[in-house]
Amino acid sequence: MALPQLEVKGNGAVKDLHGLRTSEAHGGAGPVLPWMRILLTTESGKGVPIQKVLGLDVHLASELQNALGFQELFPVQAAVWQHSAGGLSSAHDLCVAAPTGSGKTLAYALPLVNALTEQLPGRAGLLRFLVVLPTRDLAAQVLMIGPLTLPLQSAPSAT
Ligand SMILES: Nc1ncnc2c1ncn2[C@@H]1O[C@H](COP(=O)(O)OP(=O)(O)OP(=O)(O)O)[C@@H](O)[C@H]1O
Repeated sequence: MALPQLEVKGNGAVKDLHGLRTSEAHGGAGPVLPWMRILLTTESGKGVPIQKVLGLDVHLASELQNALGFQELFPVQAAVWQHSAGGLSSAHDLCVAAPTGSGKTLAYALPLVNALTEQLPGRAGLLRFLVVLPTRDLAAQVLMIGPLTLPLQSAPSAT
């Protein structure tokens, strides 16, 4: 199964091609800030099996399956993965809206950790990122990605 294909059109419009329903960034209430210029709104669709996720670090794939027990990326996770090229693209920022419990935490955290894995191979102790959240509950959710960072933290230093 391939990653869900999304087509980005014009100024903030994102069109669904494979089961991810989307909307126009300028169609709702409120202003669209510059960093929100691409809006993904996912409501349904099929997941992508972990082993089919292109560009996913093998250690992260293993931790997702063995430590977290996840067998696939949820649709919103697959969409963000594709739009961020697994965290390696700096082409644009993303503004993602998806239902409660749809997996937004991993959607942004997995590309982030994957990118750091690529950028800092074997350099233990240098894994650093900052996640800013508005509530304590949301902050607690981010702790779920802890196992994903363990291989990086314990990796031997390149000297
Ligand atoms: N790929 C996955 N496979 C299986 N379970 C997953 C996957 N991704 C996330 N989950 C689980 O789904 C639940 C919801 O995930 P998460 O809290 O990230 O959703 P959310 O969209 O951020 O929710 P909220 O809107 O409440 O912040 C969590 O229990 C999480 O462990």
